Amino acid sequence: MSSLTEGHPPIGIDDINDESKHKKLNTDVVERESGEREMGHSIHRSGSRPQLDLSKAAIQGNFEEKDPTILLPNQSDDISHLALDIGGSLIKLVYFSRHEDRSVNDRRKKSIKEIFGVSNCNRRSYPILGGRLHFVKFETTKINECLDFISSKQLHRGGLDARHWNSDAPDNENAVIKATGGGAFKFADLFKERLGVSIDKEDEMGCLVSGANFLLKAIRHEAFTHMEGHKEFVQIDTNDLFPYLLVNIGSGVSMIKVDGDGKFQRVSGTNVGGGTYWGLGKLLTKCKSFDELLELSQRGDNRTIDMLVGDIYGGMDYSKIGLSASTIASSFGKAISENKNLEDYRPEDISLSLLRMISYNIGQIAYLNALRFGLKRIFFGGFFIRGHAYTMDTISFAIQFWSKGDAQAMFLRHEGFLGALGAFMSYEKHGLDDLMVHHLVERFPMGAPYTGGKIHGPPLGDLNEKASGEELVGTRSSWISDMADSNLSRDAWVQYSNSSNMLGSIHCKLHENVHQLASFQSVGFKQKISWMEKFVRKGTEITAPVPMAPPGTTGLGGFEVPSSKGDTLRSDASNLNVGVLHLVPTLEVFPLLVDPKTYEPNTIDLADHGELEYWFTVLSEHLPDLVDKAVASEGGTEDAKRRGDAFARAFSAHLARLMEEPAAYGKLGLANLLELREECLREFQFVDAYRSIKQRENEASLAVLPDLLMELDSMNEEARLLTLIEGVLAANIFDWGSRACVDLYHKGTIIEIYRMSRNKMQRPWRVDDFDLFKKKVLGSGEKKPHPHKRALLFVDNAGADVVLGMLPLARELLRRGTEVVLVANSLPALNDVTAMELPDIVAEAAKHCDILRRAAEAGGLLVDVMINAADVNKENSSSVPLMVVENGCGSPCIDLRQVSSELAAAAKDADLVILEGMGRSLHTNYNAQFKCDALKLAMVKNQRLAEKLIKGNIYDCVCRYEPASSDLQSSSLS
Ligand SMILES: CC(C)(COP(=O)(O)O)[C@@H](O)C(=O)NCCC(=O)O
Ligand SMILES: [Mn+2]
Repeated sequence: MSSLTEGHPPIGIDDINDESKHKKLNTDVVERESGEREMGHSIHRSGSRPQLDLSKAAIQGNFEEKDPTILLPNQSDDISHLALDIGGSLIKLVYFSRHEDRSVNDRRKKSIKEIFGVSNCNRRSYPILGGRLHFVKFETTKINECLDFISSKQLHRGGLDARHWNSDAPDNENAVIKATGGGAFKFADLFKERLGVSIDKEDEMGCLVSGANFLLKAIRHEAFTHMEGHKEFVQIDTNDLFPYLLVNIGSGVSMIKVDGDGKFQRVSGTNVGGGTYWGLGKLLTKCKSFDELLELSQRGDNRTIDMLVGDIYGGMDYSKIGLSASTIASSFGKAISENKNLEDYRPEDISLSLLRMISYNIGQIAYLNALRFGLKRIFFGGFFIRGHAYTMDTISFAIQFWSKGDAQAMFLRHEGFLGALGAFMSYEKHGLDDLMVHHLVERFPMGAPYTGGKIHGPPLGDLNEKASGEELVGTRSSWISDMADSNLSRDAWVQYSNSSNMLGSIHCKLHENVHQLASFQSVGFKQKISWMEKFVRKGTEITAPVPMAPPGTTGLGGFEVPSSKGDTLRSDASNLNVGVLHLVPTLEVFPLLVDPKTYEPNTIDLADHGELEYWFTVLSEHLPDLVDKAVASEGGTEDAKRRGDAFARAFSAHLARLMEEPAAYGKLGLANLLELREECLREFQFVDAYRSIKQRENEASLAVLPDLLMELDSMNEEARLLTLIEGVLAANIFDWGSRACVDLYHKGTIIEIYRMSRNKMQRPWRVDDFDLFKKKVLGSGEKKPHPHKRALLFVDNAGADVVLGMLPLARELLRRGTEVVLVANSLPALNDVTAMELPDIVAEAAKHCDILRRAAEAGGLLVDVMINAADVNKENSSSVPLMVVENGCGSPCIDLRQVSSELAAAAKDADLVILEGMGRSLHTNYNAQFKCDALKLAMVKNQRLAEKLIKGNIYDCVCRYEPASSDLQSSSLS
């Protein structure tokens, strides 16, 4: 039993055993978290994103300049993009940056829009603007650095990033920034003086509430429980959110009953709060900081000072009223009877006793208020909590104790930013009220120093610092503080240093870089360096031995924590857990999911530590090869090598961080890890690591395609369908993400491997629903079924996989009268084919095949030979079209809760979904249920997954067919 019981809350409430007074408090479905996803890169998501009004755009100044200023005279949106919460200790900033739109004039997209009637992607057709919400903190004592930061990014100028887009925009004399917190009053003059802006003060409590409402409605895994060091995300049904109790523990405590947006009432509070803990703690322990006091408590034993029930009852429980011997009867009560002075007590014990006294008291009052108003949920936030695992555990324990397990305390990942977010929400035109969960994707960039840490530091030169690749270096002191503030812990780096076998060589290279870069450091302010260099240098510097618990900080480990309190307690979690929120208003939920609410994309649960360790090892081992490919894809230049090293460090550090705390970035599944890797590559400007491999394999496969089509055409339809499915499964072997497959590629040419793989296709496959699928497509006996109206084929890898596998299958469906939509990635991921690449591949294939040619023309894919997609559609009205849509993803897996609007539009008339490949049909979506017929096809290229998922072996195949639920009903009736 947890030793937390040693710290049972005090007795003293009469109705402690009165069950009737304990309403059941529910938390909704509790799950372990999954990460979020996004399309961080503007390039390919651009088309499905609102656009700036570029009409009459003109370059200003020197055309030769690298990033010249562009004037957008017709850009009229007035998006306010900075709000502040200025507290006594920390300043919290929330700011919005707009995506730079780099949409290419993609003709495929035009025809898709015409065919599916997808609204023209004009930004004004969406209620909100695509962009990013950034969360940044500064210490209030360093307010000048905060002002520098705002000024360098021109965040106070409102509207667009004026400096970047419209440097001619006059400084707005009447500019106003929304702010809350005491500092909004205290520093108003300073803001006016330094930035020329007025502060519009917003009510603190109102801000807290609207911040919390926004987060709980818009972010999937925002709320979590925290018990004995274990974090679990709670899925809140947004339709059933209100009413709830928000307990804000600052210096004092406010308890707010929230009934809706803008509807709230402070129902209670207590003057015994965070200030009491810190104030009394300071007097009693001589601690210098709040964090130090908390740290002490983690090593404390409150039994030396608290009077327990057992102390009164001779070590016995007081079982008659249900109190165990370990329950605290009286906080600090032992001090009365013992003949000791303050110095005779350990500061650690005093701190723990105090923490428990105050947390339990708050927990008790909160719970009683929840009972009083019949509230189902209690969320805790405020400075006192700020992500400290140990504090959360203590509060959770109190709530559990008082509610007898009926209620659970819940916490919010962004709780430190409630006020700032609320202030942001108070601008009139933000449009965030319309935001839905599927519009938001959270990313955890590595190179950007301002991503939610306890940040202060040098000003960056540009909102798009990474895109433009340059930033200003601040003073040496701020540089050093910045170093400690990336969204990675130092320990994560140290773990990486100790664990990675690549590290030796990387270190050497990095040390060379550091010497080269040393001059930057001495040059100091205003020297321009790239953020990447800074990152590389940062990574290197912190591989030097660092103390496990640097003095004066909360530290990340190295404490002797009583085992009963859980040994994975982190006291600084929230500082590292807040990423950048990408607002992508064009994302939609895939309309063919039976139940989006219960849909869980990940098949593998990384909450299982064994799984976590296995997949982390697989990904770490794959890293050297991936770095080689990535560097080669950028021409093997010195710059590419340096970026490759930095990428390896960054990704390994993410892994180390997640190994330490799997839920650090939200709920974690394998899909999230695989996507994180792709995102990390993009962050280090590797656009397409497998580009040349994909090209080579496409060419080789296209060369043999005519022979394959001839072979297929010589078969009867039954044999042909089987051969086609075999072909898809066999060609799925071309997967550069699988260690085993990559080893195979050294042993033969593409075509040799493909032939070998096809020859091995023996039924029954490990999962084999082929006969069912065949019956649906070909019918049985005389009865010929209606063809499917439209099939969505989620394609996987480039090369043989798509050319010799999925395209011939598409051709068969087209020939049977089914419209085919090839659904491909928006962004490159491993060797997956992208939606941008597919039209060329189809055009090449169409040269050898009339069916494909006519269908591709009808689908607007052979754009070179047509003038207007609508005309072509009329001409080819006899042909069913073959189309290509992007899925909105840049990962080997797919989360169907967030797909592109063109895919969602294409899905509306679809009655067949075919998911291909391990990533899309096994790692994710293996258990997904669709409203229409669904076929999941993959070769399992990993021994462990084969054993776990299908009780088989590596290279076994899956052909899983699930008819639409209505079909299931009719067949069971017949
Ligand atoms: C990354 C992948 C999901 C890609 O598979 P695909 O979707 O292309 O079939 C798969 O190769 C994978 O799970 N690889 C990691 C495991 C391994 O190397 O065995
Ligand atoms: Mn793939």
